[in-house]
Amino acid sequence: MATIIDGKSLANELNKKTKLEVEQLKKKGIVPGLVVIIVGEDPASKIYVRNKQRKAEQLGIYSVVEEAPSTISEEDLIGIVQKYNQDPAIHGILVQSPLPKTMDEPRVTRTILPEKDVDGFHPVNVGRLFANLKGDYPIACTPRGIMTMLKHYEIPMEGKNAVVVGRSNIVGRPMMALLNNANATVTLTHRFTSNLSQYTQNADILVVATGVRHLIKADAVKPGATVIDVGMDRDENGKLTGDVDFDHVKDVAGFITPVPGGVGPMTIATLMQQIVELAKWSD
Ligand SMILES: Nc1nc(=O)c2c([nH]1)NC[C@@H]1CN(c3ccc(C(=O)N[C@@H](CCC(=O)O)C(=O)O)cc3)C=[N+]21
Ligand SMILES: [Mg+2]
Repeated sequence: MATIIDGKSLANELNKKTKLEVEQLKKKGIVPGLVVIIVGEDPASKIYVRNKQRKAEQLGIYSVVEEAPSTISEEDLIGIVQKYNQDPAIHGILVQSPLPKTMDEPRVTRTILPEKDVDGFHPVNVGRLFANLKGDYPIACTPRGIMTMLKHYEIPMEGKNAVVVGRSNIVGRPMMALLNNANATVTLTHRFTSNLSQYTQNADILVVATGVRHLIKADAVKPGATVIDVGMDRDENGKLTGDVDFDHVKDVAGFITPVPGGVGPMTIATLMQQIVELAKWSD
């Protein structure tokens, strides 16, 4: 039976550190500030945004939510981003994804100043990550949170086979870069990969971010592997579940993240960590 990676408790630990960092910054007259911009009325997105705002406030971070109607033009949305680019009280700008399909989301992302890009999605920050640059820049929160979990549980990465399933810009691709920078041998698989299990069965570290419920079954996992489930899927009863068949994979894996209580809380905690870092770096 695998060790369950407790994302929730690790997130609580990280949040405590962040809260202390906020107190230190406040002594220097800096209040870290976050704006979350949400377009439209998607109820799930609204819940996430409210959760982020609540967490920010708990940690003493100044937080603004900017709600725009789904009818807003791309130009007007870019105008909102530019307003916060200029606002010295705001250190991090997050535009909640997904945007309405009519919008050019990469263009909106490019409008955010790289030094206020709390998601790490701006091509300048993506480029820094892929070039393995040292120094201070934001990194996509979900993959960075996963690295924090791997390090906390002392999962070896150097020379290990890491397989990432899913090649999104928000999870799979930055995850590939981070694992590669940590000296793992990384394979990035995706929907066109033929015979996926031949890759996953060789993974010492398996990160799954596809949005396909229970895509990964026990027979696709190497005994003792570390399995990280980024999925947030709904079962037939509307209950949150992952891309990994947890109940069976836990008997094969060495370490495994649950859903909920795994990657999700670490993503939010990493977001908070990164707002404080952006505020510090702006000083
Ligand atoms: N610009 C942008 N940045 C994001 O970081 C971003 C985004 N857009 N759009 C949506 C996704 C989704 N996301 C989640 C983070 C934490 C949980 C989370 O805390 N999940 C809990 C459970 C939540 C529940 O019960 O529904 C858990 O896994 O335990 C969920 C989802 C951030 N996102
Ligand atoms: Mg989770």
